[in-house]
Amino acid sequence: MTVEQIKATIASIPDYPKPGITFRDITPLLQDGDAFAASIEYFAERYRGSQITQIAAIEARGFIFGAALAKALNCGLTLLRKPGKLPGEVLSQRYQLEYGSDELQIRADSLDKNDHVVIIDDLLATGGTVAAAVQLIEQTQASIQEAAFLVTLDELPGEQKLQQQGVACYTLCRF
Ligand SMILES: O=P(O)(O)OC[C@H]1O[C@H](OP(=O)(O)OP(=O)(O)O)[C@H](O)[C@@H]1O
Ligand SMILES: Nc1ncnc2[nH]cnc12
Repeated sequence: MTVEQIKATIASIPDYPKPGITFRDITPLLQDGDAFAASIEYFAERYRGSQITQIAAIEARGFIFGAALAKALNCGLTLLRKPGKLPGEVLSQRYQLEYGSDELQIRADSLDKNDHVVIIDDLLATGGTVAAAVQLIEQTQASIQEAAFLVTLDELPGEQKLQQQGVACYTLCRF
């Protein structure tokens, strides 16, 4: 399956969840077994044979792709979660969203300087979410290989924001 065919399974919903926002809906992609499997295989091909120890996945939609990719690569899965979901000592980072603000947390002991991490999320918009993820992972001393997304919204500054943080970016589908 080509990237264009995968992209064609993503729906565009105008004015959701607020007027002026075009929501890129990945649920039809997930319901298409061939498209879901192919998207994971594109990510896996890119990282197979590299020194990655952990896939760091962002709640919630990032977990879907992160879990499947970690399984495909036989490496660990580190969860970046919304507040109040992780036990023990956590590191926290607040961030702005395209439509609101939120906070991400990581377990303080989940990564260390020996880890080589790929961050994964379903979608890059303003870059606020992944910027918070980068800040959290940097605090653990782990190294970040790159951040990977199923979708990047080209009209928003997510890629520039990642570039400013010195983190490379890989995207399957662009809108
Ligand atoms: O680049 P940004 O502007 O930060 O936006 C991208 C983030 O927004 C969405 O998550 P959302 O917070 O809606 O949560 P969900 O995955 O739990 O639906 C998406 O899954 C990304 O994580
Ligand atoms: N336009 C959008 N579509 C889907 N998910 C999003 N997360 C942030 N912006 C989004």
